[in-house]
Amino acid sequence: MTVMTVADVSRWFGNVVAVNDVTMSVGPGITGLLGPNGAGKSTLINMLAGFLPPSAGTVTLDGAPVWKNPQIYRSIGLVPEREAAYDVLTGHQFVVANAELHGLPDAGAAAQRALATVQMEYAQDRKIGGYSKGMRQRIKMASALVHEPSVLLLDEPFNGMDPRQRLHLMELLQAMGAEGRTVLFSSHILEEVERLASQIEVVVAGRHAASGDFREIRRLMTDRPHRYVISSSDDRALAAALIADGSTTSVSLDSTTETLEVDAVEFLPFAELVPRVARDAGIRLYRVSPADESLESVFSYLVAI
Ligand SMILES: Nc1ncnc2c1ncn2[C@@H]1O[C@H](COP(=O)(O)OP(=O)(O)OP(=O)(O)O)[C@@H](O)[C@H]1O
Repeated sequence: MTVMTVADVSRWFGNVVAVNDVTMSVGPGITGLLGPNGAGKSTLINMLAGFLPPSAGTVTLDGAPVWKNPQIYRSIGLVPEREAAYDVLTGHQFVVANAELHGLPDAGAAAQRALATVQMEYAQDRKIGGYSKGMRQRIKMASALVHEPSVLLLDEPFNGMDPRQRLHLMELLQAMGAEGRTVLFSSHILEEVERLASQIEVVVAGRHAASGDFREIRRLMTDRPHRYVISSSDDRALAAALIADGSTTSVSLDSTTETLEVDAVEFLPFAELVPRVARDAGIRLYRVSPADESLESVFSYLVAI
């Protein structure tokens, strides 16, 4: 099992504190590293990949420090955010060059395997300069996978991709996660994180703001109202009964959609309240669903802290 651990890590550039005392660990499966622009995601990923030393704290892979440890680099593949200027090389040459840098005994065969994994064989003899954004992403992925690392780190891999390319990359990452690799990708595109990641790490302004399943994170924030959409056989009567209880802060009736929007103080008491109130008043519930449990709203709550 491959676990990357960041312990009390800070990184500063002059006066700028990019990463501020972060502790987290990332294990097998897919983890989403979520945060707004400038939150410190790239800095964290570069430290995880061994490209950048922490100013304080340690980054380890299965207990071994990552910085200046070439042995460890064999276990890590990095797909950087920026486009490397290798436009004059063909995809095949680029992946072979990376295989050779890793000192693989049969660089050609390793490159071919990696190109097949990302389905880029058809374009491998074309120059990277003529590739689309999605193809560039895939060729970077092939070069990151050429030495079959157990850890794959991707910095904003979905940037600039069209929906078809996104879907393809998602499938690829899902396959990597299912194989038991440790996959960490950063994103500020929340939908991808929500769809892909089993585990989420949130960084805001260099600090580790939250960790875990996003619904759990949402529920932990009990000091903020949770909004639900409810429809029932008698919305007015239900609204009156709900607002009478202390666990509800506001109820509004939308007559066009025939639904109630209800703000609850805490998840658990509210989840218990709704069916009880409906049963007591003889009201049939048609729908009770969270209105704001998308990752986007979780994220905006966390950023507001
Ligand atoms: N080499 C550097 N020199 C100076 N400041 C830097 C350097 N690298 C990062 N920073 C600063 O550190 C902070 C975090 O940057 P980082 O690129 O890690 O964030 P990010 O979350 O990846 O953002 P984005 O999504 O925009 O890439 C920013 O304020 C950035 O300006």
